[in-house]
Amino acid sequence: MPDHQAPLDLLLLPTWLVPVEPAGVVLKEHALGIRDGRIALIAPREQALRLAAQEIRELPGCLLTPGLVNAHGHAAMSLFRGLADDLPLNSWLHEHIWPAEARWVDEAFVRDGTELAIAEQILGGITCVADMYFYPEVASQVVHRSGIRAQLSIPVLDFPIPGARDAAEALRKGLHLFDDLRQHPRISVAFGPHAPYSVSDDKLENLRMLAEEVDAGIHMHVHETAGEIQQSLQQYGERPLARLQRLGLLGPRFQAVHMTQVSDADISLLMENNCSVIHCPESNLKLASGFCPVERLWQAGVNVAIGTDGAASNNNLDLLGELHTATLLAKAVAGNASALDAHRALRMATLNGARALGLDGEIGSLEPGKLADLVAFDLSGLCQQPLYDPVSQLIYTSNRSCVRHVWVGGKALLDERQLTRQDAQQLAATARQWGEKIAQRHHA
Ligand SMILES: CSC[C@H]1O[C@@H](n2cnc3c(O)ncnc32)[C@H](O)[C@@H]1O
Ligand SMILES: [Zn+2]
Repeated sequence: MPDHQAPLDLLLLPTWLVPVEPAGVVLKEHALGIRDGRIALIAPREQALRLAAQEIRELPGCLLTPGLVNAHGHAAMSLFRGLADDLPLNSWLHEHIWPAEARWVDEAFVRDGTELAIAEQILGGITCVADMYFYPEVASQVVHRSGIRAQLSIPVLDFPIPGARDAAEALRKGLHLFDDLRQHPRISVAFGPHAPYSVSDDKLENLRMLAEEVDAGIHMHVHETAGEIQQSLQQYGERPLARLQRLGLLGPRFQAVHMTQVSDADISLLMENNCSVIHCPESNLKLASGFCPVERLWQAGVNVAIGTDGAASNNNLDLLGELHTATLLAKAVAGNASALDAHRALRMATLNGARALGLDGEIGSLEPGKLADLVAFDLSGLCQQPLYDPVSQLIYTSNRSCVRHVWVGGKALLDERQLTRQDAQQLAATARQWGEKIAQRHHA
């Protein structure tokens, strides 16, 4: 039993606090208390100051929100940032990225690339990532050390991949990882079939059975381009989402990444099966893949989360920037300036992301009892004045340089803009070394 009379470990005193749930609420001059890694209370400042606390932190001019959830990425691809720009998905993937992965991706690549990506994401206020890449066992060690929260997907494709000779080996190794991490407080393991066009029916059926058995999420690129739909219609006589439904993959643990091609029947399937959609606007724009109709999905009741995708198609892991793009794009796509307002955008990057990963009981909003995954944004800068609504200011005016503090489970990962567990200079130097090595071969 937690001792409710024990002093708080930490009392945070921001100017504004946005709990996300209830929706649209902005609390001014409120405090948030943390005990044993969880939110112990949210109360008016003066009232909270009467309580004993081991540490009190004034956060003047700061907005405190739940930590951001990057619901789709390929962390280690940070080392391929800028390697193949200005290309459509097909040639980007087949002619550049897959050959580069076959040449360069090994355990060291995944370790260094994942570490770099995690540092970038903590600097941007991200406290939880859904990562889908090769050698997830190596990524899990980096995540463990870094203090961030993560869902790691077991990669499955029809052909050999770095770290597994075939899908059977990938699944076998993945299930070991699942067992090893079953009790981990911050890491969960999901299945990551790459895409409908790269994984055959028998493998999807096998994977569905395993996911059901261990109650794991399924994270997959789906309906990324119009070409994907055409190919599926030719090959299977049905749209990819309908095929996944026939194979039994759709359900509340299904995370459909991209969804730029959406028919009314697709929306019904997503709704009936309570699936989540992960919107990746900047990757979709850069690869000219298409536009996810966020407002239509939202109004239909589909849970929409947001992700950056990898740094080779974005080219940053800046979720605040992603939200800015997402709001503007949603308005243009819907032809409606009220589409995806700032408060809903923040919800998309917090509670909806948590729900997609099956974590909404633990993170995604500031509520007593939930884990203390938090971010403090400094909104006191000249470019953010005057300030009428801190959430409007965060989404429409700010960028990631305003991230000042980040906590995961009550532990500080960013303190006064400094990483507490990683050496930024060392990470940059290692990334530069990889870049030099890769560039030499790439341009030879
Ligand atoms: C097994 S998942 C990793 C696999 O996915 C590739 N990838 C990265 N971004 C995308 C994207 O937007 N669409 C399709 N595939 C993508 C990555 O390079 C890895 O090969
Ligand atoms: Zn992706």
